[in-house]
Amino acid sequence: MSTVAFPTTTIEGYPRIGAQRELKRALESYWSGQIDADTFRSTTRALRIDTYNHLRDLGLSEPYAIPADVALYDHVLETALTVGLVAGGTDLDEEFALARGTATRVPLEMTKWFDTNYHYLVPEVAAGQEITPVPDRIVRIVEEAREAGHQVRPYLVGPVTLLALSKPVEWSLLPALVDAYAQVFAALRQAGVEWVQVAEPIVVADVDTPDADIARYLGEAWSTLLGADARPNVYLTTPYGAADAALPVLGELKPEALHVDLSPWTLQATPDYVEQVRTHVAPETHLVAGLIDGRNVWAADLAERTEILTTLGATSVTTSTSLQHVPHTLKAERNLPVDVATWLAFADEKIAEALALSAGPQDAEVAFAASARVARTRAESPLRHDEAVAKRLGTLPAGQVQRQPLFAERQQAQREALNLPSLPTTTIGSFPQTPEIRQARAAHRNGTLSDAQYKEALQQEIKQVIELQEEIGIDVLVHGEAERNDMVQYFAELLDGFVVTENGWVQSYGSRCTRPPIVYGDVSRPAPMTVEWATYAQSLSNKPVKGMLTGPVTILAWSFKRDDVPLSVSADQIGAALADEVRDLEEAGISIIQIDEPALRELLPLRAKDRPSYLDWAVRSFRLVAVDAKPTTQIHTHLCYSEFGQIIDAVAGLDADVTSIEAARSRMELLADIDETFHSEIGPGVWDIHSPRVPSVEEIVELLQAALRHVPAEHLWVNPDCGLKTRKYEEVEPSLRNLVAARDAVLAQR
Ligand code: MET
Ligand SMILES: [Zn+2]
Repeated sequence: MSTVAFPTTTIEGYPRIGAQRELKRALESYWSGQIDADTFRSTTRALRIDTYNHLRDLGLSEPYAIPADVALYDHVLETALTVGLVAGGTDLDEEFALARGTATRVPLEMTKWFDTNYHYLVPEVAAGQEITPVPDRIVRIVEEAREAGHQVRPYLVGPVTLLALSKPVEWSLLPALVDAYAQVFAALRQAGVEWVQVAEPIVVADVDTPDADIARYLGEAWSTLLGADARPNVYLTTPYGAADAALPVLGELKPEALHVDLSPWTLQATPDYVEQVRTHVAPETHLVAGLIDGRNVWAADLAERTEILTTLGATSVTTSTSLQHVPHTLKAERNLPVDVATWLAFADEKIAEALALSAGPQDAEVAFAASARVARTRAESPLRHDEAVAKRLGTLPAGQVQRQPLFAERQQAQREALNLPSLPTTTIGSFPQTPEIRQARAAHRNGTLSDAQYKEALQQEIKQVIELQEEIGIDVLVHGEAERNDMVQYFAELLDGFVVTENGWVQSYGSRCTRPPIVYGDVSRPAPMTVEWATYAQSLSNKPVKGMLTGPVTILAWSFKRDDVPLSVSADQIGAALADEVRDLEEAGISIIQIDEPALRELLPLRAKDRPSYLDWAVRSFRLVAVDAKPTTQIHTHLCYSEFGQIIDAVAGLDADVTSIEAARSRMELLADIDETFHSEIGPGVWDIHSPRVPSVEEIVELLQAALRHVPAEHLWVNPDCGLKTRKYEEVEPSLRNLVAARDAVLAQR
């Protein structure tokens, strides 16, 4: 092992997508054949080197201060390929085939990374499988950095976390996997690497494997790995929460350096965590204090953070998590309201905060003074409070709310009012966002397209989408959501209490990015948000057109949240605002309203003890939206992006009339969790829209037959997994035709 000290200031990871979304563009150009593999490789190499240079210029200049968390698509897939848990070698196309599928292959499943809005690819494993590491994947990253003058710290997801996140969870693979990590470590050492960063965030979450077993696997894996001579120093990290039960184990293992997440968020959930860390981390282990919040955008209170640093006696400062969850820099924002802007810190500003914290109040006097000023002005600002909102919320009943009449009676009323065929077909809301729509939006934004012209362009689009659905024979239509840049941002722009950024892109998965809005104060709805588009679409058809809303939990989950009130307060406020929209849609003659909650699972606390109270307020905020809806108004909800088995009772508790839910990638697995308590009608997705593959009629028929083994035909809907906005019409048209044909085939067999 080496003697190079751990840097005094570092970060856990930096946004990989590029300040100008260079990675997104490179990936999409490569996938569409506009650039070849060599150009793709040189472009992405240049992005990595530019990022290292940028980070050094920001002040991360010590050796190993810069983490090389540089996966092209996903860091879990990257580690799985490197250690050989997933076979793929160094082949670019194989990597992308695993991530996205091909005409003949289904991609790996994708799901949420801890309680963030980032999605990782789930390694598919099998007992007794081969595990052949490919150390070259990581060694070449280190070497290319070195050639450019940087000693970067390579990054891997740890073996226990990797297996716990794989499918199925196959602990018998652990010894072979640990051996593979040992080989990768040896290769890094051979390449002259002094520090490697290995993340074991599984210790902050309660998973199916009991805590005691996780602790045992950690002990086994890491005593072997740390026992080897030929390895770099190990920096073991525990982002996304408090390690709780695993902390004593990690402490005893004595890695050379240990990271703990000390974000305000984590310390709120586990107030004695600082004390736990003091007790369990051995003096031989270099403690690295994750004091700068890696996943929210509020500027740190440096004085308050310094107290924790001093209490711990730690000498290295880092972020609580990778900065991949926040935008690059505030410098790219010109339109944020000035007050709110001063309260914020994005990735680059957080690096400055970490450096100031390391330097201390004497050496970083100016930064500490500025931080104190921000803390005071924000605390005193009237912008955060809205008396009218407080009053309205005060009139709502406490506890759970219940729509009347109950489902059975509503179902009857809706059957009579809507008169839909058996196994009704529908889509989830969005249709392809074509280059024309994007151009129109851009032109409208920069003023070259007038409001009237923009409206005209959108109406044109809606008309085409309605005509296409009529022609294909879909039963419940959608307007296509052409007016929405994003299902959360669109609402955030129209609600008070939010600000939106111009350039605050954050990677969601692969090349997909979102621009999360920021909730900074009390939320209310100054005017209707969706009524105009829904009524226009409905005027074009005799079939029902669904009104489309994003639910309160999802709006909150995909935004940066307030840290000055409980999440439940913002959720109630958004729920009340959306209830006004439901009333306006009903008044405009819309009979079906969908309230999307794809993120219900995402905010689920990582610790089981915190879950019931979360689910209570989350379900309440959804119910607030629909509580006064007419019995004949059919309320749909939609969930996707993860497995809902664990929270299926809460999904049932939403009390929607129809629930559409992602199911195609996992081949209808979730239906096993559905029992009589799940009373709503249900549309398990039969087309995986994350992949460009067109599903065949036979394949959809098979999925529908599988669904019918769990769901009575009178309750089953036929729909894709999610909206179609990322797909192309070439894929959408044949897929929807196949979907309708499959439904017809299933009906004909009955
Ligand atoms: N209505 C939305 C859409 O169709 C739902 C998306 S869920 C991520 O795009
Ligand atoms: Zn969805």
